[in-house]
Amino acid sequence: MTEPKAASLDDGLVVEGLSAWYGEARVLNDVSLHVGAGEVVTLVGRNGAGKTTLLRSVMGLHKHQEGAVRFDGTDLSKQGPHRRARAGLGWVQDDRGVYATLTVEENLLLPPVTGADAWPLERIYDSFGVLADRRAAPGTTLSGGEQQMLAIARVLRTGARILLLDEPTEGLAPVIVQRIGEIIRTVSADGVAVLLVEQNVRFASTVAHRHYLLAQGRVVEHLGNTEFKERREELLEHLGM
Ligand SMILES: Nc1ncnc2c1ncn2[C@@H]1O[C@H](COP(=O)(O)OP(=O)(O)OP(=O)(O)O)[C@@H](O)[C@H]1O
Repeated sequence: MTEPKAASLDDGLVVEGLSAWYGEARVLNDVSLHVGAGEVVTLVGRNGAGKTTLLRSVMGLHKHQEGAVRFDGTDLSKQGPHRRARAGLGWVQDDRGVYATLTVEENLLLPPVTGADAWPLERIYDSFGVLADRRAAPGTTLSGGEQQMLAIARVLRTGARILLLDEPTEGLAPVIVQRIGEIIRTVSADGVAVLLVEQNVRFASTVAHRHYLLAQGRVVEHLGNTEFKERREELLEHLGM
């Protein structure tokens, strides 16, 4: 995987002291992290560790939160999801959010283009051959892998500068997982950042530059990919995965 060029701390996504609650229950506790332009960074942890809540909080979808979220130097902490999307954050939710009654192309064209680096449809279809073949097919007829491709492609078409991916490989066949890995590497080589929630530790180590381990709503380890790979067995055991 290509190493992104060294970035200043104001480049990309900066999260500082983020906490989040469901009612009285605090599920994120003082989380800080950084994802530079073109970097692929994972959030790894057991079920219930707070990974999805962290992505939702970064996107502004989780209301009950405090702390700071900045992107390319712009403070988004008080902004809602639409403003955050316009600032370059691209949310790919875990249920993929594909509209069943719309065709592939209608799904792709639905969200507004917000960034200068938006992928035109031709580029989407060049990179995602399966979507080109199925452009007129309704969302209901897509396989899980095709839905995941569509969800990622739709966010790239908006011109997002960081993809927030929630378990993109879950339940998918190895050949599709491999394709998603290739897409992540292409996107990253293009300078787009990726923050990836991933339970598949093996896959995570093939695409990511760095990893944050989350346990009970806290960052308990921050590892480069070399150390992550060296400690994979120990981490799998520790994570109960
Ligand atoms: N809607 C909700 N209401 C109350 N508590 C919730 C809600 N959603 C999540 N939680 C709790 O918040 C904590 C963090 O959940 P979250 O889904 O962020 O974890 P996760 O690491 O993404 O796990 P998973 O992989 O199982 O989704 C868990 O203890 C979970 O039970």
